[in-house]
Amino acid sequence: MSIVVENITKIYGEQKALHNVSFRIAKGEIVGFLGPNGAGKSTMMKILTTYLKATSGNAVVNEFDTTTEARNVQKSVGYLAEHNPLYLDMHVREYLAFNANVYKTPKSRIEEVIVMTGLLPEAHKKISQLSKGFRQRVGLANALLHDPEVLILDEPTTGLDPNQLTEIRNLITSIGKEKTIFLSTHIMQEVEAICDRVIIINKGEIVADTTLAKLQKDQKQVIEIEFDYRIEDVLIQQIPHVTHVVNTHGLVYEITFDTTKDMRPTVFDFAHDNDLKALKINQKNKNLESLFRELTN
Ligand SMILES: Nc1ncnc2c1ncn2[C@@H]1O[C@H](COP(=O)(O)OP(=O)(O)OP(=O)(O)O)[C@@H](O)[C@H]1O
Repeated sequence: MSIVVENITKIYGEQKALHNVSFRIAKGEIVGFLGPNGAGKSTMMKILTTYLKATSGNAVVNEFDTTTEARNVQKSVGYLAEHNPLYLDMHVREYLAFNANVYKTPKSRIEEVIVMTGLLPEAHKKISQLSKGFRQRVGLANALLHDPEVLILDEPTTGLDPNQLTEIRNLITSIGKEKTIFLSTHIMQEVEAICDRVIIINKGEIVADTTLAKLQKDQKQVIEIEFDYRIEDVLIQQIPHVTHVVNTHGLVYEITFDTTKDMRPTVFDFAHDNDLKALKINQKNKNLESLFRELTN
């Protein structure tokens, strides 16, 4: 097991941030830690990285206890903190060299992580000159410097534009082929795009722990489609297997089907037969969304 958390409780003064939290993450898994603001995600991650001590309970990372073997835990974990604090006045290589020195990492590793995270074209610049997406890459490169077994990423894509978001998600997915990744987010699509499994936390307690494959298998299918002009819901309801139609905004409709067979071709045929054009089509995992709403509302 890469991470074992048993009955962790964390109390800040009067504020209970975590209550009897337990979960296990196997080597090589990419697990999303999903929860609304203030649910306790960062607190849990800080305990796993030894930045914080739990009030009670045990947390073990890469077989090392976070309280009694903190140094070994730190060697096993690469951490990208929320808001990715960086020294903006440093150049990229200078910053990585500074941290490599702290970790006693060989200098050759700096170029390796630069290439691995796609930083090469920007590596000669000052960090302050980089876009947010490239700053995240610097944060990830830094987390990878000492070649840790486990990566803990606290909201790694917050504040990125859609292109940067896709790039960083792809990067995390490719890193995840070799490492265990535990990443927090409050964005469901993030979990769907990157993770094998999701752990949902609300008000300091774990409320769900399930694989994406299981959610997908159980699910009713939802297709979001934008047409080029408005159409009556009743017409859409004539498509086979439709159980529910909502005009969410403008010309965008969310159509729910009671089948897992991919209904996108049928929806395209429907558009064609009704002289409509499909401007955008998107298959959504309704189950994660409804599970999240149900459990965290
Ligand atoms: N140092 C602290 N002192 C007191 N309370 C704290 C401290 N840090 C966090 N909290 C409280 O603990 C709870 C959990 O906070 P935490 O930052 O772990 O949540 P989060 O899920 O990471 O939220 P977000 O998504 O907003 O980052 C919140 O109620 C927060 O206000």
